[in-house]
Amino acid sequence: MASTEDKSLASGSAARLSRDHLSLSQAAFLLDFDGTLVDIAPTPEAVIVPPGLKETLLRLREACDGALAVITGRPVPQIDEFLGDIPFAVAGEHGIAIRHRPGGPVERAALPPVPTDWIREAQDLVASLPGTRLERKVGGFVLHYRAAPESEEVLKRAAEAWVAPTKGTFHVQAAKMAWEIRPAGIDKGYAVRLLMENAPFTGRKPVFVGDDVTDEDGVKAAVSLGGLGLRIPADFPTPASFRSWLASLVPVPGNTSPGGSK
Ligand SMILES: O=P(O)(O)OC[C@H]1O[C@H](O[C@H]2O[C@H](CO)[C@@H](O)[C@H](O)[C@H]2O)[C@H](O)[C@@H](O)[C@@H]1O
Repeated sequence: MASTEDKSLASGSAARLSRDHLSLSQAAFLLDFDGTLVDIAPTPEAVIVPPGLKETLLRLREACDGALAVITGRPVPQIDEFLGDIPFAVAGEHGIAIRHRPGGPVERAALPPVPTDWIREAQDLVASLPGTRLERKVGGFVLHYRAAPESEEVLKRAAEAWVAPTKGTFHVQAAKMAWEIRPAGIDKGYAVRLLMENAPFTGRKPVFVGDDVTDEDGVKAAVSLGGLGLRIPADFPTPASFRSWLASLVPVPGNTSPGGSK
């Protein structure tokens, strides 16, 4: 997968990336969740796992000897709620919390806690801005404005005012209709590299797929490890087209319909 041809595929359309290009027995899949495996929804809780996705992921995990991980900004337990034990590993909170194997412990990076006065102020702020909301995580928090786009700037200014005095210990991450405040130093590229050091991922070629700014670190890490970094919408126009591609990699035996999934 590190051939010249594959490097060109990493930046081009993924339509050509068929089973022939990807040797599943040598690949490890490291997949973003929101906006990649599932469509973006009005709120984090409203996300729907589409019919057939779990079955596709199960077949994929089997085809690559377990080397299937979800790398997400969400906390690990939320991925468990959506996908159960289908991913072999889950990296949550952009890599701050990683569970390397089913039933294993969630290992958390040692990072400074978010100051409690920021949380208090964030609660007051979202209470004063209808349509905005605060999402708490162990390692940080998110200010969502999908239902109140007019509040984008005021939320950004507040977030930047909190982190500025920390001189880089914390940073503000642009997300989809949201600002995320979290400690610096850990990103999805770190998660890709760490997961790839352990079985069943180690020795395989990482295939990372994501849709957001925070996924760029994962894309770069996968390419630097000799694998593929693919993006929505550059390589797949929509999460649905990405899901169809995944299904085409692991067709249901006997099913000849496009994508091969029932
Ligand atoms: O790394 P990801 O798996 O892509 O997660 C990124 C963030 O996703 C969630 O927020 C985003 O998706 C929501 C549901 O579609 C949407 O309503 C929201 O506007 C988006 O920002 C999640 O809430 C965050 O914790 C994740 O960091």
